[in-house]
Amino acid sequence: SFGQITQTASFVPEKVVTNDQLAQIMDTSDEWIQSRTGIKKRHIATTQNTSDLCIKVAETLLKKSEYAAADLDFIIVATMSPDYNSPSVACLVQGAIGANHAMCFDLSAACSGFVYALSMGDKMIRTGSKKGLIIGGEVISKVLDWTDRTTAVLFGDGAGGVLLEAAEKEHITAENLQADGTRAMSLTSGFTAVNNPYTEDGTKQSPYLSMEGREIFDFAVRDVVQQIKKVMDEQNKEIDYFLLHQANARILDKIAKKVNVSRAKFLQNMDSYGNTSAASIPILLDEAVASKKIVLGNQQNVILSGFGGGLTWATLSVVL
Ligand SMILES: O=C(O)C1CCN(c2ccc(-c3cc(CO)ccc3Cl)cn2)CC1
Repeated sequence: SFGQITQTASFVPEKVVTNDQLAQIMDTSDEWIQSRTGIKKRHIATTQNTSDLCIKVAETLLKKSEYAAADLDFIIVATMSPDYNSPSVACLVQGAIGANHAMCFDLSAACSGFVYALSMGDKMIRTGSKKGLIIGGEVISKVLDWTDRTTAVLFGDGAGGVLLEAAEKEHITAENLQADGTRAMSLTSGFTAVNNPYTEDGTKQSPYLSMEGREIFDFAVRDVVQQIKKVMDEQNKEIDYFLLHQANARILDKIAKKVNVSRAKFLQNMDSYGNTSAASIPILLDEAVASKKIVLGNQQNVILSGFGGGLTWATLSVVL
């Protein structure tokens, strides 16, 4: 069997923070943020942690399907902002919905996480599993340095996911998952220092998100374009929509130009959510399904592409 996406869902915390509201607590402006990133507002958690957002997504996926939680074989959560290192967010979701037959783990690949996790879920089904949840969820707001206007304005909180089920035909028809650890320090978050009665003075890195914006921007436009082109050449079929990580609208402009595809095919919603890291692609997919741009089961060809910390970048060609 092969993995097929049969349901989508998403959930964002209720509180909306506009660019103007950010301008009241730090030295920035709506004009700067919108012109440089395309972001107008973002949802920020006030009480809910990453597992709470992911549980909402899991509950909606089950409600939309005809399955009970006990029918699920696996739950994979892609996140760079888990509630705990252990237990995994996936286990917290499993316990909350009662999916007692599901194996569970979190996957850490930053903004490529959902694409990596979808590929791993497909492997689970190709080797005998029947159905599972693939969720991208983040409360990035808790790892941000809110005194750093160059990063605090870019991100938002949210979760999205899919139900992946066994199908006769192949739906993930091409993939390319890459990483480059030599550029790992360009985008870091959540450092925990060695500390015990025997430690000597070591490097004290910030636990907050830190990003070399220019380097990541250039990486996205160069390496990601190369990967998308490679997958497109392998597929050699008309792509209906490109669902890329929602980091920055200017980057989508540049990538669309470089792969020589109409910008209209590059779906976009960072205007309303900011950069939700591993959640950005599944939220975008769920909105495309809700607006009927995408109809599951209609054989539409999409490219999913995530890129970010690690550095990681991953592209799948999917028939929906
Ligand atoms: O125009 C400017 O001065 C700045 C220039 C720098 N910008 C950036 C740079 C990188 C990212 C980014 C972040 C992640 C992390 O999820 C992943 C992928 C990307 Cl491409 C987002 N924005 C903002 C506007």
